[in-house]
Amino acid sequence: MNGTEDETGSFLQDGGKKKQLKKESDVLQDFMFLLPFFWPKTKPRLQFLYVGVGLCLVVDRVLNILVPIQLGLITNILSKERATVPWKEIMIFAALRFLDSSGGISAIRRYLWQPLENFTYHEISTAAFNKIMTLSSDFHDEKHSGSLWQTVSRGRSIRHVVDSILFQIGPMIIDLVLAVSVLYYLFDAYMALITAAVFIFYLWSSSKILAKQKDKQRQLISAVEKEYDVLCESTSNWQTISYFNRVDYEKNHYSSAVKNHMNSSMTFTLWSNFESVAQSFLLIGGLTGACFLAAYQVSQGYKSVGSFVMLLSYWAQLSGPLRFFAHGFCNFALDMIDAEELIRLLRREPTVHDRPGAKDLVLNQGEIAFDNVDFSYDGRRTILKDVSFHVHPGETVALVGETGGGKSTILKLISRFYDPESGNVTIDGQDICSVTLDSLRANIGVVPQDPALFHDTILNNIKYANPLATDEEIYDACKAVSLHDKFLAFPDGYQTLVGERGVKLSGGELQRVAIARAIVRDPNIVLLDEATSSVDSNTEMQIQDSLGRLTAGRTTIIIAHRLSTVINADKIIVIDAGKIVEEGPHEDLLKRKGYYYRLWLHQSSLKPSIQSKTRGPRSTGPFSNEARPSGSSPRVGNGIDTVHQISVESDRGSESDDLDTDYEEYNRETNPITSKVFPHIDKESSRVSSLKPDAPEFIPQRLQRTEIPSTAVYGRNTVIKSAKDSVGHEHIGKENRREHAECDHELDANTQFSDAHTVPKRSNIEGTSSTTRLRVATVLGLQRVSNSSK
Ligand SMILES: Nc1ncnc2c1ncn2[C@@H]1O[C@H](COP(=O)(O)OP(=O)(O)OP(=O)(O)O)[C@@H](O)[C@H]1O
Repeated sequence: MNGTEDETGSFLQDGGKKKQLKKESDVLQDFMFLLPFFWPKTKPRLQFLYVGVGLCLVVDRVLNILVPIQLGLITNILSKERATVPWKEIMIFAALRFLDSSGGISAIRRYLWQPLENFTYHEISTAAFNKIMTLSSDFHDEKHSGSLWQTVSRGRSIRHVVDSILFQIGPMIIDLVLAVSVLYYLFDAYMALITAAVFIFYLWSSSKILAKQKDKQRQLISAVEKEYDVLCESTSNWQTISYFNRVDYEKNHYSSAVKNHMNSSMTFTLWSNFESVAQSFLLIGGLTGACFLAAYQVSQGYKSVGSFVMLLSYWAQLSGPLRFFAHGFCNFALDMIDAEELIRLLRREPTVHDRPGAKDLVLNQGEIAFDNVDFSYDGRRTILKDVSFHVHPGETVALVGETGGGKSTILKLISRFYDPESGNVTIDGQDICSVTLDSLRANIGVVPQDPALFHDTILNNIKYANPLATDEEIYDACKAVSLHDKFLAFPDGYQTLVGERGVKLSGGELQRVAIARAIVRDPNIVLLDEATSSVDSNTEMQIQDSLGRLTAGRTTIIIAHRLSTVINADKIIVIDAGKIVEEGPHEDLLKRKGYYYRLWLHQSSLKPSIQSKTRGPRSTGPFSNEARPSGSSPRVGNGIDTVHQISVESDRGSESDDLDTDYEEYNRETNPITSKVFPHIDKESSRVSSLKPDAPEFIPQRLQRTEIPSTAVYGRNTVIKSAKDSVGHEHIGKENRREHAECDHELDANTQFSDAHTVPKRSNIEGTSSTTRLRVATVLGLQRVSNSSK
């Protein structure tokens, strides 16, 4: 190196060398990291097998020398002037050849090796799986399933690493040293030199080609992963693809991924072939040189013909393994590349784990507290800011607020899917970060926003929550969520396979299965994340009792967008952009006229009662004594009663006047354009169910035509004595419009409390009735449905 001329070049070269060295040391480190997967530390029987394999390898090496020597012997005997048939030598040659063949010592070695390979496969597969299972949410949020499966399956090829070292690289090094020595002994130093030179040059060229191949292998791996990702993404999102009519796009997408894979594969194969050509060329060149030398010595009478034959045989014997040797190196390097991702995965540590000295959670009463909790998923965007609140034992607390505000994140922190960046989450005074994850999660039952099931039977899916649950308990849980009869009506009943992630069940059924799971689990703390958002109003009413039973006496946190479903919560916490902006009971929050009040107004604005200028008699919730399913608990939903919204709205009395006025103002502020330009559209379009404010109202025509029972009790202080339905209309919109004009007279303003339990717990509003036509229509519809379902 011309250091003075080319300082930069020197520096770069040195840098390059360092990089190269670092890479090699990385490979070594990786290999050392993987060693425990190969060595059966606690299994002496398997260790003994390693010894057996080692012995086979030694015998193999010896045979590699003996076979050509024996052939040389036979040739020498035959080349004598009065040659006899060398029976004995031939028999020995045949025996040696047999032992040296794939059916001889190799077969014994393979037999001994198989359990060792299985051991490694088992160790690596389970280590990878266990690691994936123990890694935290941050990993699972980021992971690409297709690539991950590929990583694990490719990484398993690491078991061939030892195979390469033990059966290709190691033996061949011994073979080469022996070959040079034997040839030196049988011929001379020149022959030994030629052989050594060929071998060294062969290995050097292989390593050069291999370096190129590594890059190609990485490209190939990434192309295969890409193909897999597209395959997994497209097949698992088939429905979305179909909805958006993007099947052709996906076909092309996949096709180009496959083409890319094939191109990378071609390039890789090209380099492999180039390696083979170069190596064959070298070997044949070396053999030719050795042959000339040997032939010369034989012709000069220095060596016997047998020596020449032995040389040919020896070269033939060596060239095969020599190729394998190069391949062994190549395979080793490529296997290590394959294993790079797996090693990264295995080295990754979960961000949420049991801390040293973590104790089991001791659950006394189930008090949950957040103290100044800050949280960010990625360290860049703060999701929760200084969140502090207390949930007293047995209380039901509702988290409400704008979507994306951080409500579900709070539940994730309680289940310790993530740890807070600062602040503490405690349960019964114990910081959940210092208790064991198992004991924490064993006490928590979650009904997630988007429940997913295993591709298994309904029964097994519910049993998954509690493997000790009896079939009877599962049936009871399903009865509680109004699914039992439905499941029995399925051709395969509870043995019905639910499809991948439960795709064969409807959204509402899925949610109810999730609730059934929670019931079967019987947890001490219940977290409900929009647990009934996909359930229709009627079913929701039916399962409120079950939710009530699930949450009764247990600390419960419930997330809801429909405020009407949580007005009876002990406390409502309003979250906006990661901060708690208000908290307190429903009425208190309404009185404050703050964020919650506006939210309530907004949702109420979606209800026709507020738009109605003509007020009818007051109505309360549709659960009457008659309408309530038998055996239902009077206070439903542990104070969370979907149907109370009707009661509250209707019971608001004079307050609703304020709300109406406020709504008008609010609507003008929030929707200035629609409220000015399309006042009628604005009001019409916001006509939706009072039970599901976020869903358009739908009152089946047949229900509108049906006679309403003369005395139907809908709530504590409302009795609808006679409610003849209006004439059926062609369209729901039309029906809704007409209801304004038709329903008022059908309601009797003389109301009475028939069921104290359906009154909102904190409703302090008494007195005059105020019921709107559409709400009544809804109530009538619900009543009809529940009557008909009885
Ligand atoms: N795994 C994640 N990684 C990064 N950001 C996330 C992750 N999960 C949620 N977020 C972000 O955190 C914010 C709060 O999400 P979160 O699910 O807690 O909101 P939410 O109030 O429950 O919303 P919604 O009512 O729509 O369910 C959102 O802006 C969301 O984009």
